[in-house]
Amino acid sequence: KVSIEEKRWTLNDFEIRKPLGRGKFGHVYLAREKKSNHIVAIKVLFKSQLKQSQVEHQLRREVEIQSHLRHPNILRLYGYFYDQTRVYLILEYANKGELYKELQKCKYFSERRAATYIASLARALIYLHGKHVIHRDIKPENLLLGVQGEVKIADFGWSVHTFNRRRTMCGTLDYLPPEMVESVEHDASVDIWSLGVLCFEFLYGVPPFEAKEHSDTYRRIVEVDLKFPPKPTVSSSAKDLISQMLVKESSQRLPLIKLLEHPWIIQNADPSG
Ligand SMILES: COc1ccc(C(=O)Nc2ccccc2)cc1NC(=O)CCSCc1cnc2[nH]ccc2c1
Repeated sequence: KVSIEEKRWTLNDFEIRKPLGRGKFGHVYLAREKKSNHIVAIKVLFKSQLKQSQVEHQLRREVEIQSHLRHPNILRLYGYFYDQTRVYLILEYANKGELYKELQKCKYFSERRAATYIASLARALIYLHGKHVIHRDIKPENLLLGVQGEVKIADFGWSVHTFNRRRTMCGTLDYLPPEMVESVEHDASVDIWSLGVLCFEFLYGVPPFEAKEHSDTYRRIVEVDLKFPPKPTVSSSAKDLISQMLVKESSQRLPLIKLLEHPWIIQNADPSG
């Protein structure tokens, strides 16, 4: 029995069901693999666009890396195929949808829900760092929810952003750590910073350094102008964790393995993720 990873796929192995994310992910469709009835997401990339953005090699490299990644909190890339004009990525389908929509609906998450997501993402990042993969864009827009409501890092490849430059330009700065805003070299600790920003946004419903103008956000980030709004539902233990992650000196940020032992995570995160 050939698994979904090895087979040489063609489009007529799949029944296209409906568009997903309304063009948010480019052209992504819900599809069913006809023989196994396996539900997947198929992302369609135009070769012309890949050529014009010079990302063909980046895509090949990324597909190579991602086809070996196996983690419950990382969206699977099962494989790819292509025809004359397009490349098709066969991706895992996360059937509880987009986390940012959930956050918009609830305004903010309970400490238990936030801690469960943060712990799962920390484990996924530890796994990725172990494979020398960093800077996963872990803002809410790039997180999906699996069948048990588990969070999945779903948007790989900064190249997806360079794909439509406009989005990179007006994309939010909110998640960038000081060293990236000041564009000095960065290492895996950028992900600790972004996870701290995410934890704040899960609990307060807004990112910590939000401001009207990009220049103000920029300044608030580099000065680490971290202020916790008065909110009784957020414990001092949560604020302690966030304060240990949003540290300007990247080497001083709380290591992800230490995050998993922090009292707020121990007391609030659901161990099953
Ligand atoms: C592992 O994931 C990815 C791997 C690679 C790429 C990619 O495009 N790489 C690239 C492109 C061009 C040049 C170089 C590299 C994108 C993704 N991921 C997404 O695009 C978001 C989920 S799309 C699927 C999906 C699933 N489950 C859902 N549930 C609701 C909506 C939804 C949407």
